[in-house]
Amino acid sequence: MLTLKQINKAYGLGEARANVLNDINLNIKQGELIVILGPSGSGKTTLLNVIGGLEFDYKGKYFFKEEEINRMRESRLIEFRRKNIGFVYQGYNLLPSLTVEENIKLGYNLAWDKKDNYNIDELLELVGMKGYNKKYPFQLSGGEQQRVSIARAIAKKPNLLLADEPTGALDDKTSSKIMDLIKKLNDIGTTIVIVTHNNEIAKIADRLIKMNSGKIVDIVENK
Ligand SMILES: Nc1ncnc2c1ncn2[C@@H]1O[C@H](COP(=O)(O)OP(=O)(O)OP(=O)(O)O)[C@@H](O)[C@H]1O
Repeated sequence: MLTLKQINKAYGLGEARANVLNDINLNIKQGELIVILGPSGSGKTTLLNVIGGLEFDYKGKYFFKEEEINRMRESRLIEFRRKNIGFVYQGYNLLPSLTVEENIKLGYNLAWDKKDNYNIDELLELVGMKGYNKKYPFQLSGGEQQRVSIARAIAKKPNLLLADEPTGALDDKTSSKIMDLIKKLNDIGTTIVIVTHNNEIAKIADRLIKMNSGKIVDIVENK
């Protein structure tokens, strides 16, 4: 589905310039569940942002299906993201003044091709939040809010779901339920890349990408 070739990314100017990604080479296949592990500052989020089309100032080649993403200007990157990518973050990022249903509809409205969307009740059932349509985020636990944010991310059936520390703010029990949901989404065909510090999450991955100091230092296949 996607190929990264010799990706290099640096921040800062002059002597303060530091490499954040060093010669990253990676292939991700359709249907894979990939976990990126590594210490703080090792470049995990930056790599996820390259994959998600949020970065445009880097060296190297990035192919997603037939498209050469590294050559795209910002307007085309927006189109690429809308068409292909769903994002989930540690902080849920739900709008507090909107209901669960309205928050999820934002995911539909940002969709590129709206023909093949889930309907709202299907989605809520899929993420284990049936009947919560009219609730507001403040009425939900952290785990429930994360389910809603996952529903919003997958509403448009993205080709790729990216999650940055999706369980970072959750206790162990709630984290493991979110992991079950992510596993279920992968089982129905969603390609997923997760950045995390959580070793438990690593167990459900098809492949573990281990990073350190901006480099991929190991790739482990889980059989
Ligand atoms: N916009 C930016 N400007 C300057 N430096 C940045 C920027 N974004 C990230 N960095 C630096 O790049 C390095 C890698 O950051 P990144 O967020 O990718 O690491 P990470 O592995 O995701 O870390 P964490 O687990 O703490 O989130 C860090 O040293 C960080 O300070």
